[in-house]
Amino acid sequence: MDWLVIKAGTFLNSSAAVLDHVVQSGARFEATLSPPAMRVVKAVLGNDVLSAGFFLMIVGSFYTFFKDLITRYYYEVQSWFYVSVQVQEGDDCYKWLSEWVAERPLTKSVRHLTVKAVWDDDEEEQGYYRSNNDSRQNERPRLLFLPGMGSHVLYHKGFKVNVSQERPEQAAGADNEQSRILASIQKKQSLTISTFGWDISRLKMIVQDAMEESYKKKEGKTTIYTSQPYDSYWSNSSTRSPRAFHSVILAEGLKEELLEDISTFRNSAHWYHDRGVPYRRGYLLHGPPGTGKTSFIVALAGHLRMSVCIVNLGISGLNDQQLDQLLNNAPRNSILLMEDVDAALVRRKAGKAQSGSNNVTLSGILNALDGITAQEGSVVFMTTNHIRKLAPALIRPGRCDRKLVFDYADKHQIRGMFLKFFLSRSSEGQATNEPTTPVRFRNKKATEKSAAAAAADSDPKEQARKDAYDAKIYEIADQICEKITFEDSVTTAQLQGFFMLHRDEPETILDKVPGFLTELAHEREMLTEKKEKRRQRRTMKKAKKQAREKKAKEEKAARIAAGETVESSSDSDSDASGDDASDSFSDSDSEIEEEWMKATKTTPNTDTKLTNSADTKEKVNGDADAAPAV
Ligand SMILES: Nc1ncnc2c1ncn2[C@@H]1O[C@H](COP(=O)(O)OP(=O)(O)OP(=O)(O)O)[C@@H](O)[C@H]1O
Repeated sequence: MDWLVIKAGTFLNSSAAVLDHVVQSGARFEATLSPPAMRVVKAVLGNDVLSAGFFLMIVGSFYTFFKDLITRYYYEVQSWFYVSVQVQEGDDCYKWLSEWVAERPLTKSVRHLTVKAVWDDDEEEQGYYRSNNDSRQNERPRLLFLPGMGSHVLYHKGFKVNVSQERPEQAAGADNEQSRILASIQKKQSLTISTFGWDISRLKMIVQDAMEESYKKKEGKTTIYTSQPYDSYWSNSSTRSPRAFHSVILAEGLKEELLEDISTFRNSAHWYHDRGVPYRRGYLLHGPPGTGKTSFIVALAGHLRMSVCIVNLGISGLNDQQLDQLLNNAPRNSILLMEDVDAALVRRKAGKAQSGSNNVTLSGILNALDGITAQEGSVVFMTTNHIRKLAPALIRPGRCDRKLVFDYADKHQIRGMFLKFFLSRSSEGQATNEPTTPVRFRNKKATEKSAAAAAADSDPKEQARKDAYDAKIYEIADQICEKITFEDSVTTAQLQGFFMLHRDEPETILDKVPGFLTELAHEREMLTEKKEKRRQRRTMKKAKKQAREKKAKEEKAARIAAGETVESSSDSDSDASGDDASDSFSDSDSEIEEEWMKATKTTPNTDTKLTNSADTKEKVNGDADAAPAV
């Protein structure tokens, strides 16, 4: 009480002193004013409207002054009592902590939210189940509400945790490519977690818990990382059930040998270090679209319990620096997959990509590949449909240690694909009525159904029925292999489509084969026609250009002969350069082809062993770009 009285007394004393000071200052201020100035002040104070305005102005100034003061010192004062940890987007910790925040129940303090629709078990690859499963119509995503930008409070293990999410203002004037890229780097969000007191062990525990929770969720799953245009970090990730390794059907022995190769590599760190060889391994998978290149890599990652980081070099908004950062900052234990490597290089040849712009260049890709130093034991896969368009430098040993062709389906694959879709038991010996149904589709009904199937399986009668059915399926498989051959140039994806279409009627499938092959042949014919037209258009354009140049040269020569002064740059020159980009496709193709032929003659590690080389040959069909046997 005494303390309160003393404080009140002190407050009154100091207030009186301040007022006295103000009065004295007022008197001094009045004395300094000249008589006309004094008359203006008195006129203002004598006018109700003007003095009210004057008063509001003073109040406004005080308000702004104190607001600034409070905001400036609030965080400083708060920081005396709190400990905090800050993470930035792009770092693994950021992902763990944002997931951790999202999992905590929201408190009343959270008023601004962001919402995400989450499908709990993403299995894109198994789309064929999705389309035929009626119950999926009723499926809904889980709505995940997250605290939005700003500060929020949540509780963890009984103590209060402050969460603050911030995104810096984007740099103004981001009107060109460079500044847009710069702005995208600067606009990284940050997340700050703070707790009351000076004990940092709680913060450490939160980060540790967040990390453990994140790893636990990914256990037994395959995480696929991708990046957004203009981002130099792996901004997107999705976790899905691993694709069964046996569900990808490749040429005989190819899958097993590749698996062995990677496993040996992953166990050879010492061998590489002892010999001073960079510890990384590169693979190029090439062949027509739909032969299982991507599916194999995803299944392989699942099998080896690795993640996959996919970078599409063809997308706009990715330049050399970003590619370099992406490759160097790939999450540990992941396979780097560069899809369609030829796409970026065609652009380069067309003269559209320059270093520093929003496209990658060949030298950018080479530097990025050579510079992967952050991750020891990197496994890099490149895929392409057009190996002839790749520069030899890209696929030389050291950058690309194995080149494997994923060709049209051979006998082994046709049989394997058919059995995969129609056998009542998978090669693993499980019942396959709903064989590879991933966990996400195993809703209550499906689980009951598979339990019923398991019960039926133990019934001898049912067993005998299945045996008879499977024997029939093996028979049909042999006949299918007579009807569809490697020479028909059918991809495994096309076989998948065909078998799926008739999956309830395996016995009628043999009759449908001729129609299927005719349809494919027709499709190829149309493609060849289109390609031929394109080629003709290019030839015509080139001929026109050459004629124009010839004419211009002749005119120039005539003018010189007539004694006229001729300027060095002519219209036709600029015309020619204008056409260059479009023409360079045909020029560059043959140029690259030549380079490639040279390279295959001299490259010792060109991989012929693992390809179905007995079957592989150059095809005269619609896809003139189909990869040659390597
Ligand atoms: N060898 C295969 N075994 C099993 N499924 C396959 C195989 N090849 C293709 N498929 C199926 O076909 C579809 C497309 O395959 P995928 O994307 O892996 O082909 P790709 O060779 O990577 O094609 P692209 O060159 O166009 O990227 C997938 O649904 C996949 O399940």
